[in-house]
Amino acid sequence: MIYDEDKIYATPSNRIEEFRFDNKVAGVFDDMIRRSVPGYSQIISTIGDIAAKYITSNSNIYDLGCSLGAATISIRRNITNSGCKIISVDNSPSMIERCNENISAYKSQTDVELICADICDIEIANASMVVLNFTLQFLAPEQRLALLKKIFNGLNSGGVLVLSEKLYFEDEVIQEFIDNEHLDFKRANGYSELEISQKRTALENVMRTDTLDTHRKRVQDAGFQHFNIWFQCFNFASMVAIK
Ligand SMILES: C[S@@+](CC[C@H](N)C(=O)[O-])C[C@H]1O[C@@H](n2cnc3c(N)ncnc32)[C@H](O)[C@@H]1O
Ligand SMILES: O=C(O)C(=O)C[C@]1(C(=O)O)C=C[C@@H](O)C=C1
Repeated sequence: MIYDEDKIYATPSNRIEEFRFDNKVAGVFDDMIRRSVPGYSQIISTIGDIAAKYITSNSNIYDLGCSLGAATISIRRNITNSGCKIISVDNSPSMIERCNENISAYKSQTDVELICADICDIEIANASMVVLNFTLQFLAPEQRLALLKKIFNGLNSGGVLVLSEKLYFEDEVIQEFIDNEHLDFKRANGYSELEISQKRTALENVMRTDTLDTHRKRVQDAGFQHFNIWFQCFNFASMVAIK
C-alpha cells in the first residue's frame, strides 16, 4: 500500500469539521494511522499470527471496520486452512473501494467478501476469528455491548476476538502522563502542534474512548470468560477475548 502523506490538518482552519472516514482521509489513511498509533504495525502482524493459530477450516473470519484492509491482508496471508471466508466490513465507501484494490493485489485461496455496511447491521455466524482493530471507539457507546454480544453469539467455541482501542485513564495524572507520551510520538513522526490540536478537535465527539476496566466489564457482560490485554504502548492497546 502506498498512500499520500497525511497533511489534512496542516493548514489552519476557522471551523474544524467532525472527523469522518471520507475520501480525503481514506487517501492518506495508511500514513495517518502509522504515524498516529504507536504499535500499529506490531498489532497488524500479530493479528496474522493469531489467525494462524485460531482459524479453523470451513469457518468465517470477520474484520469489522476494515479500512484499507491491513488486518484482512495480514490474516489472509496466514490462513493455512481450507474453506475459510474473510468478511471485511466498513461503512465508508471510499475505504471499501481502496480496500478492494489492496486485496486484489494479493493472490490467495481464501475468498474475501467486502461489505459496505454498518457493522451493527451485519450477521455474524460460524466465526473462528473476529477483529475490531480501532473500530469500537467510533461506535456510539450505547451500541457497543450489543455488538459484542452479537460477536460472542456468532463465534464458534474456541473462537477469538481481537479488540484494539485507544484507552482512557481515570487517574488524571496518569492520563496526562500517557497522553503526553503519545503526543511526543506524533511530534516525532512529523506532526506539528497545529495538526495535533486540529485533529484532536475533529475527533472530540466522534471517538469516545473507554478505560480498560470498561472494556473488560463489557466483554465479560457480552459472555466471554477469557479476556486480557496482550499489547499496550502508551494509550493504545490490543485485547483478546476467547470463547
Ligand atoms: C481507525 S479505522 C480502523 C483501522 C483498521 N481496522 C486497520 O486495522 O487498519 C476505523 C474504521 O471503522 C469504520 N467504521 C466506523 N464506524 C463504523 C460502523 N458503524 N460500521 C462500519 N464501519 C465503521 C471507519 O469507516 C474506519 O474505516
Ligand atoms: O488519537 C489520535 O490522535 C489518533 O489519531 C487515533 C486514531 C485512532 O485511534 O483510530 C484516530 C483516527 C485515525 O483513524 C487514526 C488514529
